[in-house]
Amino acid sequence: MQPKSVIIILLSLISLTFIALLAFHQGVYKKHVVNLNDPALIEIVTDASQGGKTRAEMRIDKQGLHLTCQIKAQYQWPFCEIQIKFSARDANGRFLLDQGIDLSNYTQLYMDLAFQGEQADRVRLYIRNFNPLYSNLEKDENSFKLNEVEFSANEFNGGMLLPIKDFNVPSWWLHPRKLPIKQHGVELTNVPLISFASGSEVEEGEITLSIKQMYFRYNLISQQNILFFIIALWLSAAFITLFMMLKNYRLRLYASNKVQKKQKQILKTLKLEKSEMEQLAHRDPLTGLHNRAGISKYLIEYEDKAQKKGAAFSLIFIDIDFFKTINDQYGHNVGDDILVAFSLCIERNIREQDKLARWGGEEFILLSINTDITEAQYLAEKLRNLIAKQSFIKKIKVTASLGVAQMEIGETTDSFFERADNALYQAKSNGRNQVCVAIKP
Ligand SMILES: Nc1nc2c(ncn2[C@@H]2O[C@H](COP(=O)(O)OP(=O)(O)OP(=O)(O)O)[C@@H](O)[C@H]2O)c(=O)[nH]1
Repeated sequence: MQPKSVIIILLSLISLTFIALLAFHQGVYKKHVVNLNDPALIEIVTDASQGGKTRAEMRIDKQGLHLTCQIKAQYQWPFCEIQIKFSARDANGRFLLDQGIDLSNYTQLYMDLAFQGEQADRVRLYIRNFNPLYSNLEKDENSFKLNEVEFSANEFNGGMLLPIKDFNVPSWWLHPRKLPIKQHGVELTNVPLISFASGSEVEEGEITLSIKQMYFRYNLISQQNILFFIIALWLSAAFITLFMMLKNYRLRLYASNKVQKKQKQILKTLKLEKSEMEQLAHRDPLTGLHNRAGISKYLIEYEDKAQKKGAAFSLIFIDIDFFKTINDQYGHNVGDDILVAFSLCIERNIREQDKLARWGGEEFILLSINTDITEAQYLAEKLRNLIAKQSFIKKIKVTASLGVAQMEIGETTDSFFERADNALYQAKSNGRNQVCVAIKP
């Protein structure tokens, strides 16, 4: 992995963790804001509907919704109430009170309230819920479940959260309905309206309730999930980093193996080339025999054996007779072919330790270890005979002259070669197609 990518990944991880920690501390909320600005959604209800004399009016301004009530003790339980509708409306704009909104996920209610009046600031808040199990709007237009809470309004001055679990369903609502126990709890699955009402012990006089702001909210991501996210994030990062490192390592290993393999191949090719070069340098290209450089190692080896161990070491100079005539008569190519056939003829008739080399032109030398002068003379004669009997290409017959010498103890190579060469010269001078033995030094 590149250092630049590592820095980018680390910065992203740190940023994500920072955001997650902020969310952990502040929370990530979904809100449902209650619309307090639309008079069409708001309705006032007082005990006048029950024969009382309480009057109320509302006002909407930038500060919010204000309900002012003139409470009159005419009715046994005087009250005034402001309803805020949530439900859908039909084509004529009438509220469909059986089609409210689902607030069951919301856990808190934020309210910013103010209360004015010469009496206790008690207020009741009802969240009404429609459920066909207990609601029948045709029989009773108030057959909603009442989720109720009563509190001091000024406690919420400046804004405060109220947990939804603080609501309860009053027993006077539950009692006549005889609902099964599991339906006794607070229910916000289908809320068509909420309402603020004067407190249960309201007295005669003027009271004003101002609702400045109001919303329901719940935490979209729990703190537990955020912690899980942070741990999972760093664990995944560690896992991915380990995986990438391993992959990188394997790639590098693969690359180095490949380089090593290639190097081995190059080395092998070089070795092959070297041996080919050596071959070229030590072999005569026409006959494939050792050349002067190629035979030198055997010469050193055999000299050593002769001088230090007393082994018999003989040398035979072989020269084709009148080779110029063949070239002149048949052409250089035929001459070449005869040189090849001539060298093959000798090679096939000597022992492994006898080393044949092309000394130059139509001249050859044969190094023969463990061979004294008598044996060498015999060998030379045998070869001369074979050559003379053999027909080469185009039935051409050639003869050869041979000079033989055995290395003496303490003799130099130059002297040894000179003696053999002189013997060859002697053979040529004597009429060719013969073997001459060198004179002892
Ligand atoms: N075809 C061919 N001819 C070669 C090669 N090397 C040397 N020759 C020829 O061999 C001939 C040697 O001639 P000379 O040195 O006069 O010897 P010669 O004709 O064999 O006579 P003597 O050795 O005296 O019997 C020359 O014509 C060279 O050109 C070769 O590789 N191929």
